[in-house]
Amino acid sequence: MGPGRGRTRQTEIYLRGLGGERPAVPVQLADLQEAARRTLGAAEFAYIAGGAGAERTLRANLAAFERVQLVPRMLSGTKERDLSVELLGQRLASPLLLAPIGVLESARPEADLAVARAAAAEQVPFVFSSQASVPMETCAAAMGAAPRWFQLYWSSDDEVTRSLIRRAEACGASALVLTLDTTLLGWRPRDLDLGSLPFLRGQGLAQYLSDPVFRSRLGQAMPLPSVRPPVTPQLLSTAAQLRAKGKTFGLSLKEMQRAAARFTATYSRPDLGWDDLDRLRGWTRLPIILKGVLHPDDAREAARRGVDGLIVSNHGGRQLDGAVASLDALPDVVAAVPGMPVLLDSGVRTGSDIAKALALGAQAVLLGRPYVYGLALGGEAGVRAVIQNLLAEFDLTLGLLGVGAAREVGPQHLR
Ligand SMILES: Cc1cc2nc3c(=O)[nH]c(=O)nc-3n(C[C@H](O)[C@H](O)[C@H](O)COP(=O)(O)O)c2cc1C
Ligand SMILES: O=C(O)C(=O)c1ccccc1
Repeated sequence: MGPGRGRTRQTEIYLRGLGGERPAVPVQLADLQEAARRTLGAAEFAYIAGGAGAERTLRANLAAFERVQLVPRMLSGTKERDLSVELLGQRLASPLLLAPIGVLESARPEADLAVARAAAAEQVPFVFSSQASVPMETCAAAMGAAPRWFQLYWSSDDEVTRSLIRRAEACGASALVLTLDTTLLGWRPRDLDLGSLPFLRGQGLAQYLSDPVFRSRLGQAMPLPSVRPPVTPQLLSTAAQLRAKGKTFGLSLKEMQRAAARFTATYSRPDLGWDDLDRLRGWTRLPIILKGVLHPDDAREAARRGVDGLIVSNHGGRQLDGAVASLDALPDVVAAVPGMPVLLDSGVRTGSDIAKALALGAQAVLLGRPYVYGLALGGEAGVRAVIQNLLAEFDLTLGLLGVGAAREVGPQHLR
């Protein structure tokens, strides 16, 4: 892809600035996060920004990127950069995807729908979360032919799991991401101290509330908020207003807590094992990607089981506190599964971070919290601005490294 074609260049952003135009969202990461903090309620910000335990892994993810050092090459004679990469037989416009993020209504009522539109406009694949606030069908319909994947939490009810997979296929998802690190929800002190877990208040349930199998098998026992599909942004903002008044879809606190306990017992299966993967293989022809792999032996087992790809991730430091930083875990995982696509998330914040992950063997990266801050600040336009800034910086990084294409970044660019 040549300069300026379908993507924002760093020069364009500078030129806007020289014309006196301020960026739609802060370019500096700390300012982006701080602006989002001021916009959001305390509980919402805590949930999005927070990590597990003492947040050691949350910090380690960032520290790992601080330590890796790039070594640029001079006089490479390259002029144009090709950001595209090949992944699972598909061509991605750049080695960037939007990570699955649950409960996006905690950032803004349009939630997943605004992110879907931004992702489509910027040609960045969006991984729909199982814990989304807008049903996948609504997001898919807003994306045209733009690429989307589906992230699965394996429900304790296999029929619910299979129904979600069928819907993802029907929605045009081109891969299934099975998240392995959240079969139990992490210990989240910020949420605990605020007495607030957004999803326990009935948020982030749109995939389930819109699922016929979930409703018929588990709906009665739950008791479910009385939301009928399609869950529209309007409906969500009504729900937000209700919650602000201390009512949750007309349910009392006790009823809501019972529903929440039931939900946590349902959304995932803590006893998921390797043999379950063989069954999953039989349920879908979509490529299966495991998210949350950090140990090379798990990577090797995944390869033996016919898995198509891995995402090296610690869930953005939200699950096992003390877990190894994703970037530190990456090289051993890559070495363990030659030829298998390995992606990375957790701590990607800048264009040069993308280059570091590629240099250490990742095929692509997923962006987490920064796009949620963009969503909080500016809805669809805010998400687009975050993506544009990141990709413009990545493009510039390639130029300064002296490479003409994203796929050429390798260990030769590391100290
Ligand atoms: C608020 C929030 C909600 C998340 N929800 C999900 C989810 O529903 N499914 C999932 O697989 N990962 C989820 N994640 C993890 C992200 O997919 C990703 O691994 C993580 O955000 C990457 O770290 P980063 O935020 O430091 O970039 C969530 C992360 C955040 C911050
Ligand atoms: O908060 C999270 O990180 C997450 O993945 C999740 C898990 C279950 C319900 C909602 C979000």
